[in-house]
Amino acid sequence: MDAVMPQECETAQAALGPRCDQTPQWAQLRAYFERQGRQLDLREAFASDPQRFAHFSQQAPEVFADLSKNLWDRGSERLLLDMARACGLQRHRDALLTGQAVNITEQRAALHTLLRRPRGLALPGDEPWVAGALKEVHQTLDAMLAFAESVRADAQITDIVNIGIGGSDLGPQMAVVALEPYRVLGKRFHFVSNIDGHELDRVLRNVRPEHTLFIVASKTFTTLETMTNARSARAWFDAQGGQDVARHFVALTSNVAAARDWGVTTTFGFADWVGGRYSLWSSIGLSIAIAIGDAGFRALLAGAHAMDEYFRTAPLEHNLPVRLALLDVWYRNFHGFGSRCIAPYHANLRRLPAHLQQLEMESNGKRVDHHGRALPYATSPALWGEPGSNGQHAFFQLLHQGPDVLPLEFVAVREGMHALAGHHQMLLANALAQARALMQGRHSDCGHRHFPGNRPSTFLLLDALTPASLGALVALQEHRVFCSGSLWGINSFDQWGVELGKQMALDLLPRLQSGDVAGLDASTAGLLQRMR
Ligand SMILES: O=P(O)(O)OC[C@H]1O[C@H](O)[C@H](O)[C@@H](O)[C@@H]1O
Repeated sequence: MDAVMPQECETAQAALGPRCDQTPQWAQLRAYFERQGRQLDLREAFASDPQRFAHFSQQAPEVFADLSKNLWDRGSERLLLDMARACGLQRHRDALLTGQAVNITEQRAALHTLLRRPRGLALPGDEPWVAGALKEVHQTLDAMLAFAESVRADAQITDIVNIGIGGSDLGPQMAVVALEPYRVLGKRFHFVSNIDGHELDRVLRNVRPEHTLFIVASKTFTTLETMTNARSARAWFDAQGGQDVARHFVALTSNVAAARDWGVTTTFGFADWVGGRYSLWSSIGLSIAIAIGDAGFRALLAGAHAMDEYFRTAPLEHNLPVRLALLDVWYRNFHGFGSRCIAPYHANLRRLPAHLQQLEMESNGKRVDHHGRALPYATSPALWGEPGSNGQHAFFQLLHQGPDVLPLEFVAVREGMHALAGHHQMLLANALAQARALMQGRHSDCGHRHFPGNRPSTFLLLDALTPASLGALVALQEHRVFCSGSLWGINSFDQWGVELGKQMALDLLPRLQSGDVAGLDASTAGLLQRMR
């Protein structure tokens, strides 16, 4: 595919620097890794550098981060920083934040940070259209929050059903679950995403039309799963004698015309420069706004904005999203680690791994650079995880004693928000113990009792899980993903990889009825015949 590129594949290149492997630092990093990176021992590193924790830990808005238990040292960090500078990371960051068309395959900006920018705030270098777009953002936000407040005050509405998938589901769901203690009383929240009717059916069996608000959340308003679920919800509503569709169905979309055609009169829009996985800050966040109200939603945005400003202004060497991304590149391309485990030590963050999976893997699961050329190195790790302490009793065995090294990312919260004695301290002690045990290990002459140790982890610590700290935490992860994608020279803002399967599903659907297997491979044909 490298030799002759069809014209429609040509993408205008944003003002970017060289790809990471085209910088002089790439070869230096390779040599450094062979010389002293590969065999770095964390226990020795701490013993020989009393300042290691101070150097590799830092406070960012709302998030304290300890990166010291990772398999790197000041030398590798310095080279990685130099590489980032040589790649033009700062320029690319500024292009992102000021509305340049960084999503070059779709020729548009990725300006989710505008959704959390305070009214009227201009950044140096803003594209000319940005000031107008910010006005519209605030108009929609005000209208969406006023609507959310009216729903909160409406005692008749007891159930909110968000119908959406991918970014129109994961972010809102993660936040509504995370902010449970801040939620309005007397309302239940349901998230229906799967095309599998079992999911919608379970919800419909537990709600009444007159007490339910259905939110149809879809940027494109064409997604098969969402439109199918929305149609079924609407049919159920009518069949149950539901009255006043306008009051019980609302749409969140950038395709407002399609939503109107579908029959929804209340719609809240957002622009096409908001990617699905970055859309929880837009009207897609309506379920969050109903849950935590105007003040709560604005605090969520403010927390994210604080992280945006910090990302924009902090020097690279103290810039947490940048440092996390440097580590991600170091791990993926030099150590060769293929995955990252997310371990939120907070039950309310149980949907965080799912949200981060889409954020990281849909953004950076790419194999070509900005010119469509195949990359000679790996990109996004596979993300996975479960809340601690549950994970300890399931897969931590592999983390401690398996033959592979899998970096772990702890997310812990200093203050609990319940009155049950002792639990929160035990939870924190477990998080600390796991990070320490993974690093320290424990020698035994008896093979199965031996813990090799030297297993890396990052530790993120919030003071409390609030709308603001959640906003900052998620924005931190967004920027980290942007930075690693930037170094890898890929477009983190498209997702062409999800298209092929969608098209094939449309082809196979009628074949399941007709039994026509012409042109199919033998396996698909055989399975299809069994399914009929
Ligand atoms: O919001 P929608 O247009 O319905 O899209 C929902 C989701 O489906 C797509 O296939 C993409 O993979 C996701 O990035 C997107 O968030």
